[in-house]
Amino acid sequence: MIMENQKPTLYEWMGGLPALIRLTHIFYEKYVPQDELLAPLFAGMAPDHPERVATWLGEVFGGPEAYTERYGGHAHMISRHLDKGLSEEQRARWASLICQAADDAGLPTDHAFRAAFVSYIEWGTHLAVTYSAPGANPPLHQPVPHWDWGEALPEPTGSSQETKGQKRSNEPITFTQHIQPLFRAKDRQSMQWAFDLWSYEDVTRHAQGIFHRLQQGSMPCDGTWPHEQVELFQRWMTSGMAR
Ligand code: HEM
Repeated sequence: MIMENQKPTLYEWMGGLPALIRLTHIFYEKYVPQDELLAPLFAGMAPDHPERVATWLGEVFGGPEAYTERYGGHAHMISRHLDKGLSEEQRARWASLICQAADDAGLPTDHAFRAAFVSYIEWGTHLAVTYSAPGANPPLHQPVPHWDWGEALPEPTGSSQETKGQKRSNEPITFTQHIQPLFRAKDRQSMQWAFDLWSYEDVTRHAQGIFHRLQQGSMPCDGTWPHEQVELFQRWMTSGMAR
C-alpha cells in the first residue's frame, strides 16, 4: 500500500504530459471523427485542441499550472462549452470513448488510478453538459479544479461511491466545487423566481430553507436527492458555507 506521504500525483502516476497527449490524440483523432454523436461537435476544432485538453487534464491531475498560464485557465475552458446545448447522450459517449482511448494510450489500469480518473471524467462531463445549457451562467473566474486519489488510494474504509459534486475526505467542502454543481440548469430555472441556485450569496442566504426542502424531498420537484447529496449539503452548511 502506498503511504500518504509518498503518494505520487495522478499526473505523475499516469506518465505526465506525454501520456495525456497520447490519450487526447487517440481520442480526437481515432474515436471522435468516426462517432456520429461527437464528430459534428469537433468538426471545426483547432489543430492544437488535443494538446490544450491534455494540458487542462494535466493541471487537474496535479501537474504544472500550464493551462492557467498559457490558455486562459478555468474561464476559457468553461467558455468553450457555453451554449453548445450538449446532450446526456453526447456526454456519455465522450466519457466512454475517453476511457477506451485511455486503454489504447497505455494509461495505468490499476483500480485506484482508474477510479480516480473515471470519477473526474464523470464529474467534468456532467459539468460540461450543465454549463452548455442555453442561458446557463456558470462561475467563470475560478481556479482549475484539482483531482487527487480521493478514497481510492489507501484501502477504502467505507463506501467509495462518489456523489455528484464529489467530495474527498480531506478536502474542504466549497460552494463552487461541491454544492453549485449539484443544482441542474432546470432546478435553477424553476427557482429563478425566488433566488438563484447558482449564486453563492443566494444559496447561503436561503440555505436553511433549501436544506429543509431537500430533506423533505419536496425539492427538486422531479425526484428527491440521494441521501449522500443531502448530507453533503448539510456538511457544507455546518462547516461554515465556504465559497
Ligand atoms: C471532463 C470532461 C471535459 C474536459 C476536461 C473538457 C475539456 C475541454 C477543454 C480544455 C476545452 C477548451 C480547449 C481550448 O480551447 O483551450 C474544451 C472545448 C470543447 N469541449 Fe470539452 N471537455 C470535457 C467535456 C466535454 C464534453 C462531454 C463535450 C461534448 C460532448 C465537450 C465538447 C467540447 C467542445 C465542442 C469544445 C470546443 C471545441 C472547439 O474548439 O471547437 N467537452 N473541452
